[in-house]
Amino acid sequence: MTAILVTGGAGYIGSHTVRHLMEQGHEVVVLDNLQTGHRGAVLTPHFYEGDISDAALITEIVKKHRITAAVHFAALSLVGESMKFPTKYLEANTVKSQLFVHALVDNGVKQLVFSSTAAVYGLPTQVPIPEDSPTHPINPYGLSKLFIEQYLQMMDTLHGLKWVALRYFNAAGASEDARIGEAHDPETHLIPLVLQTALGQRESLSIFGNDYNTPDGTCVRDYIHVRDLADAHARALQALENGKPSGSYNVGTGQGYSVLEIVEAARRITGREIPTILAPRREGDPDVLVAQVDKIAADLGFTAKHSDLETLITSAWNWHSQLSC
Ligand SMILES: NC(=O)c1ccc[n+]([C@@H]2O[C@H](COP(=O)([O-])OP(=O)(O)OC[C@H]3O[C@@H](n4cnc5c(N)ncnc54)[C@H](O)[C@@H]3O)[C@@H](O)[C@H]2O)c1
Ligand SMILES: O=c1ccn([C@@H]2O[C@H](COP(=O)(O)OP(=O)(O)O[C@H]3O[C@H](CO)[C@H](O)[C@H](O)[C@H]3O)[C@@H](O)[C@H]2O)c(=O)[nH]1
Repeated sequence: MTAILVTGGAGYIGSHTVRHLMEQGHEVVVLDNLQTGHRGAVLTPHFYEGDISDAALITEIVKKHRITAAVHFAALSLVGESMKFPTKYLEANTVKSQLFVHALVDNGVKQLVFSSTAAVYGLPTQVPIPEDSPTHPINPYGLSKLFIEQYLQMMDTLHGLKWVALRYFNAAGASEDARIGEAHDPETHLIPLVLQTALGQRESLSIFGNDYNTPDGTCVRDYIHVRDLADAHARALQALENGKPSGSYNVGTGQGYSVLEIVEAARRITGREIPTILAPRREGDPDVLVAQVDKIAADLGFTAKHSDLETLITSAWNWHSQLSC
């Protein structure tokens, strides 16, 4: 039996994707160094604790499990931290990913799905953002991912590596059974912070700026459920298996919500007070990031099915409230 290698499978999006691929009947092997991931979130028995830059370990895993394709989530992904420590991000995400891709190609693995990000676009010139928009990242995190997208294209030319880069917009939500959810420490993402405030674990939620060029002045984002993200990865793997060409795709819903709309929806769904305070703008936040989603619908048959605000916030709330029991 052949298997799929998932790096970062102990992390938030990775663990949901591992579960989905296993439900589809794939054998899944996880490689994760647990620097931000959780051993308990790894739902396959095939787990290796190690680093993506360890070529000897990749060779061992590929041979032992007859790996034919990989999904590469492992990365550092805090935009703010990347502004302070750019070298750390380029080393962790770009240099190490490059070593990982080489180890795959050296061992004959020619199909790869890569976690990219809406941060590759920087300040968008057009919203909803199509994939052929200019890519001018405004933070080292976005740059570290864009380098790898370009490197993958080079590896296609040189070695016939077929790849799909999925440019996620804002990942959110938890599994339907509340088994796995977003467990980052420190947490910086809006929806978990809103829900921790609803639970009384934080005194208030800071709203980073209300003078953006949006209807209510707060930033607008395109929130996509992790279950939908998992589906997008499975479709990307299938497309590669079917011989589709390499390329980059947005993964979003095409619908944006402001920070205030998220807070209001969370108040309604949780029935809790969620105190907010106005705080200064956070460096590097564009006004609006919303995906154009036609390309992924046409090529991969993907549309988001679980990303309406109700499902998204309810699933995250069920997971967060269970943790606090
Ligand atoms: N969360 C979002 O909204 C979002 C948006 C766009 C893109 N992304 C990208 O999606 C991917 C997953 O994000 P996430 O939110 O699940 O992050 P996460 O931190 O929960 O998961 C990342 C996982 O990778 C592991 N890891 C990191 N460096 C490693 C290394 N060198 N070797 C082995 N394992 C390593 C971590 O231990 C962790 O389990 C990342 O590449 C991130 O940049 C996330
Ligand atoms: O306490 C908070 C936290 C966030 N926000 C606001 O909420 C919005 C969403 O912020 P998140 O931190 O949840 O998400 P980002 O849009 O900053 O980041 C996401 O999208 C980026 C692409 O632009 C990267 O891919 C990144 O990894 C991914 O988490 C932003 O306008 C932010 O300013 C607040 O007002 N208060």
